[in-house]
Amino acid sequence: MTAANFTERIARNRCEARVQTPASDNSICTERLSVRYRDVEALRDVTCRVRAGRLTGIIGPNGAGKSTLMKAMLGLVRPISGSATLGGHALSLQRERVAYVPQRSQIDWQYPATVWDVVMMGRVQPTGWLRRFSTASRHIARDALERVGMESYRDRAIGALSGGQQQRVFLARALAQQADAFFFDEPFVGVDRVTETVLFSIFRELADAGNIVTVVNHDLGETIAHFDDLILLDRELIAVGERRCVLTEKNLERAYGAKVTFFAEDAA
Ligand SMILES: Nc1ncnc2c1ncn2[C@@H]1O[C@H](COP(=O)(O)OP(=O)(O)OP(=O)(O)O)[C@@H](O)[C@H]1O
Repeated sequence: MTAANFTERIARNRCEARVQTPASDNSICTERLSVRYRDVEALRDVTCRVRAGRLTGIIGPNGAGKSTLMKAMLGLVRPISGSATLGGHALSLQRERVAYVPQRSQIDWQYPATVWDVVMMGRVQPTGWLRRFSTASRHIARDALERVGMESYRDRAIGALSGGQQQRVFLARALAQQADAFFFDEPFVGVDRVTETVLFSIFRELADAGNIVTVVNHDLGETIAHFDDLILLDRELIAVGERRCVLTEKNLERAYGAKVTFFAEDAA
C-alpha cells in the first residue's frame, strides 16, 4: 500500500467513525430506500443517516433524486422498497414532528392567502382541524414572522411578494409548527443575498438547538461551507457524512462525471 493510499484510508476511517451514532438516537435513517416513477428509476438502495443538531445538505447533479429522497423520507412519494425512520419509528407516522417547505415551483402562488394566513397554516396541525386558534398560537405565529423579518407584510397577499420574501414567509410557517425536524427543498432558488443570509442563520439556530435540519441544495459554491454534513447522490448514494469527507475529488467525479471545482475552503 502506498503512503497516499494509507493516508486516504485513515482519513476515511476517521470520517466514518465520526458519523456513527447509536441507532436509538433522534436521527433520521433511511434503509435501502428505492423509488421509481413509472419507467424512471429515481433512487436506488439509499441508506443514510441525518443527524440531529447538524445542518445537512442533500447535493448532486440535476435529476440525481435529491427532492425524491426528501419526499420519500417524508412519505410524500411511496418507495418501491426500503424505509425511513425518525428516532427508530416510521417517519411517515410522525408528520407532526416535521416541517417541510417544498420547492417554490410546486407552490400555487395565485392562491388567495395573506402572509398571516400562510404562517397560521403552521398552527393547524398543533391546534387540530376546524378548531379556533389559541392566543398562544397567534403569539407563536407572530414571533415566527418577526424572526424572519416579515412582520410588516402580514396583511399582504403571498402572491404579490418577491421570491425571497415568499421563501421567508414559508420559513416562518415552518417555525410556527414548532417541529423538531425541518426539510427545505431548494430554498435559495431566486432569493437575494440578504434572504440567503437570513435563511442560513435561522437554519444554524435550528440545528444548534438540536433539531434535524435538511436542505436540498444544488449549489457547490460558497453556500456549501455552511453545511456540517452532506448527502451526495446520483440516484444512488455516493457519500454521506461530514462535509469535508464527502467533498472529495473522487466522490464529486463519481457524482458529476467530470472534474468539479467547489468552494476553495474545502479544496484542501
Ligand atoms: N412525478 C414524477 N414523475 C416522473 N418522473 C419524475 C417525477 N418526479 C421526478 N421525476 C424524475 O425522477 C428523477 C429524480 O428527480 P428529482 O426531482 O428527485 O431530482 P433532483 O436531484 O431533485 O433534480 P433537480 O436538481 O433537477 O431539481 C428525474 O429523472 C426526474 O425527471
